[in-house]
Amino acid sequence: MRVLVSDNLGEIGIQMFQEEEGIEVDVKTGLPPEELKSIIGDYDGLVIRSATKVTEDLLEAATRLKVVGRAGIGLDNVDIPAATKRGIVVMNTPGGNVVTTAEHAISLMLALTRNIPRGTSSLKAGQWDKKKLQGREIYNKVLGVVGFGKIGSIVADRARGLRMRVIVYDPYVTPEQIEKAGFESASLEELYQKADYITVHVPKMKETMGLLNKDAFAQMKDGVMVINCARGGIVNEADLYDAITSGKVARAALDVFETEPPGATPLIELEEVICTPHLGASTREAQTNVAVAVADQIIQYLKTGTIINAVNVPSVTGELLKKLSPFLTLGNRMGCLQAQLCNEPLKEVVIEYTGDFQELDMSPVSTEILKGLLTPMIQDEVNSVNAPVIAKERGIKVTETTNAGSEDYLNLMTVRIVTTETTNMVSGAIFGQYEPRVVKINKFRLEMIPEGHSAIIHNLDKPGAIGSIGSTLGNHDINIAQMQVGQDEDGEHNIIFLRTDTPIPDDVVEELRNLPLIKTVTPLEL
Ligand SMILES: NC(=O)c1ccc[n+]([C@@H]2O[C@H](COP(=O)([O-])OP(=O)(O)OC[C@H]3O[C@@H](n4cnc5c(N)ncnc54)[C@H](O)[C@@H]3O)[C@@H](O)[C@H]2O)c1
Ligand SMILES: O=C(O)CC[C@@H](O)C(=O)O
Repeated sequence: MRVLVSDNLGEIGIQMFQEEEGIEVDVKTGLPPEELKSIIGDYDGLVIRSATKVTEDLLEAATRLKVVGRAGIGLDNVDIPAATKRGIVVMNTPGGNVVTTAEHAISLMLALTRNIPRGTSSLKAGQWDKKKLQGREIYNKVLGVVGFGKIGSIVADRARGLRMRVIVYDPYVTPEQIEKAGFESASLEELYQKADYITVHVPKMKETMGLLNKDAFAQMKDGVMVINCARGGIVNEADLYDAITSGKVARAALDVFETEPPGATPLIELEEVICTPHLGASTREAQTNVAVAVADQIIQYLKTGTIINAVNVPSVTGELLKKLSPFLTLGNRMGCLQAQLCNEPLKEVVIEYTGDFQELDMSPVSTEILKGLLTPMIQDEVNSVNAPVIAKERGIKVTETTNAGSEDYLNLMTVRIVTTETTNMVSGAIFGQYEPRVVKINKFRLEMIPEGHSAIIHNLDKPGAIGSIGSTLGNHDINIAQMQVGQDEDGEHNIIFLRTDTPIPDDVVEELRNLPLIKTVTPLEL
């Protein structure tokens, strides 16, 4: 087995590969994409950090590749669907660098407050700018932490030690959990209004890109300081530039950028901005942790097939995987559907298998359901190994029952979720041998293929409703691939499920919502 290390990896990880019988390792860092493409076909394993871009083009040439291991967390440099399509396992090493990154956020906050970078450069330039560089205390100041996951919760804890008042916003963590950890839970608006410092620790995804933008800055306190140690783009750079030059935001500290490396941008040139070249995870300790973890995971996978911390495959034996495969797909889609239908903190998940399931261990399917449910909140982090652990850590109660005999289906899976606001139920079944279908959403029966760009619409059961939806989509050149109508028992309301060839843009969703007979429109990506 041959492993290529294409980015800088802690020496200990390289030694682990070298010492492993049956594994050969090559270290070739900083290769241009074409050169990497010309040699990738010789390797079974690839170890990366953030520099190597594992694109579809590269993967096409990776004919022997079985596993990509990221020494770190973020996988935004890996085309995961393309790897999955080729049966390549993608793994990361969550946890190894979280303390280090939290410490970097705290360091940046202190450096920003006490003008340390400016003090250093002015002194080195022969100046003694004591008055100009006066700072302030962080004692008793309010730190707003956006994202209370692994890093955000450590930042909050360290800031408490510095005697700051910490307020937290995380829509996927219940206020009780935040309060139990000893912090004040806040809405995003409250956090903007109260915080003297705002630090973001959310994953990079559609919902968090540009989270701190013009509108957000307008709601903040005058003189707020902003820290981004998460991912470039979560703080909109153009809007941040305007907010600093207008005096709204006093200063900002950035470790990550919309484009990396960013070059000399007007934002970076502002004296109110301090920055580091994506150094959040760069300590000896973190690099040792992630190097050991990635080497161990890749060796185990290549030598025994054991899968740890994979983000694109469940951890089951080959034989069981074959039997469960259609249910795994259905479970993942049902979880993903539930997460998009109820976008609130989860309290409970009840999974019921009814029918021909008695002989099977359905726990991998339950894990896939949880993975589908948690992925919209946590992204790269959730995998088939850690989804139940994450659910437990978040105080989500999960129960699984198996019952014989279903009236209407040979096999029926039902997922009921309880959030802080509501209860929602989705049932699904496998048609034929492999075809996943969602057959019930709460009281509405349907037969929906849970895949691709879709929408669920609730409407009044009156003439013209369906026509108005069709014309609106048609006017915007959006083709309907599948449409299903389910009626409730009193016959007054319908649920319409739509699958479209292209995503329905936000403005068209809004137009649909404004149609006279339409009650709600929920766009979905399944
Ligand atoms: N600078 C670096 O070198 C470095 C190193 C490691 C991680 N990171 C980045 O740090 C970030 C946090 O990592 P982590 O390990 O703590 O992740 P995590 O998954 O443990 O936590 C993310 C948290 O964000 C919350 N969240 C999701 N959407 C949200 C939203 N719209 N508003 C508020 N909260 C939301 C989730 O509920 C979760 O609790 C990620 O972007 C990661 O890529 C950067
Ligand atoms: O590898 C690095 O230095 C950055 C890692 C960090 O951004 C991560 O996502 O783990």
